[in-house]
Amino acid sequence: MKPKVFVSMPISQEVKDYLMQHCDIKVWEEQEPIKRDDLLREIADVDGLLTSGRRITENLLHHAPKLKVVSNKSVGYNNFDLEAMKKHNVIGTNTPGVLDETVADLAVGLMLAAARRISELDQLVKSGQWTPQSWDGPFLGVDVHRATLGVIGMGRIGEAVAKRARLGFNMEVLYCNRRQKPKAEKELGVKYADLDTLLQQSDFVMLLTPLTPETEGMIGEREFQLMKESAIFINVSRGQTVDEDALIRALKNKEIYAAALDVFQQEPVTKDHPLLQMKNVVTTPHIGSATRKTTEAMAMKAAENLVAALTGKEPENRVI
Ligand SMILES: NC(=O)c1ccc[n+]([C@@H]2O[C@H](COP(=O)([O-])OP(=O)(O)OC[C@H]3O[C@@H](n4cnc5c(N)ncnc54)[C@H](O)[C@@H]3O)[C@@H](O)[C@H]2O)c1
Ligand SMILES: O=C(O)[C@H](O)CO
Repeated sequence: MKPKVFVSMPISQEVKDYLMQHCDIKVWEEQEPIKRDDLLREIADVDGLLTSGRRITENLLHHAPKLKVVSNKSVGYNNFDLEAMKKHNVIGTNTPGVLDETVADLAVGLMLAAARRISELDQLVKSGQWTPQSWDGPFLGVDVHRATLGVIGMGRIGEAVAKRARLGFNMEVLYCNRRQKPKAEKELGVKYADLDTLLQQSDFVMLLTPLTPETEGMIGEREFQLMKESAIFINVSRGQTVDEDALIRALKNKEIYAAALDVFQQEPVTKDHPLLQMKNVVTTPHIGSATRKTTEAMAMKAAENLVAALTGKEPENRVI
């Protein structure tokens, strides 16, 4: 008998066809995310779950006594309660690598948008407020080329961003990471710096670490105070890596110049959130990897990991 699998979000026919060769599948076809109660009901007798970042908690695992594998369609796996999964003997996998270039494109896009005030000025033009001689004063931004970019978390995506910054924009790139990376230094010309030096010297500070107990709230009041008053802060990691109240204060008190955020502490962020009221904050709705081609590659990778684990093979991207 084929293993039973629940897929908690819509997937393409190609990924379904691949999964159906090996598993008996049921797919949540609605665009609206599946509600927790429905998810718990659907996984009651499955062997595998393919999900896009749903929280895997002790409570959820209690509702799925046969569950052997959770395959995440994302590289970040902070949605996994690793202790609980270990206790319940559940394998967890993620989808690294296939999304690096796509996420790096967005990260650079956010940096450009904040520096050149693209969303603010787009709104201005659309609301008929374009005054003559826009290039003489009110619409001025800051240069990205030849500026200094500080990357916190020089992993796969960090390196893809650094490549763009070095080759495309002739930027100086400082990085801070859990370990120094001599190969990246040689090949990309990036320079290692401790966190405080990076914060003090960078024109753009970009956060690209995973969310872990160590990185939770790693950028807070002290870190914003170390940044230049002209600094632009970009977060493409997870909302919880930043103390949002401290970010709001830093922007209000003009301790930094602007911010560009793809991620928030609470997602979706609510309309009345203070960060959304600020002209110098550019936002996107957690769409770093969201292109058609990349989302498809992530889904296929997640499906392959799931099938491998359910058929007794070692999945390529096992994280627990
Ligand atoms: N916004 C999005 O849509 C989106 C898309 C993809 C990934 N992400 C986030 O980006 C993260 C990074 O992805 P990746 O594939 O580059 O991962 P990766 O593991 O290749 O890189 C992460 C890097 O962060 C470093 N790091 C960890 N803790 C650190 C700390 N305390 N200080 C400094 N550096 C630290 C690690 O050494 C590693 O080099 C993901 O975990 C995810 O949270 C977001
Ligand atoms: O970690 C990832 O892959 C992205 O944030 C999508 O969830």
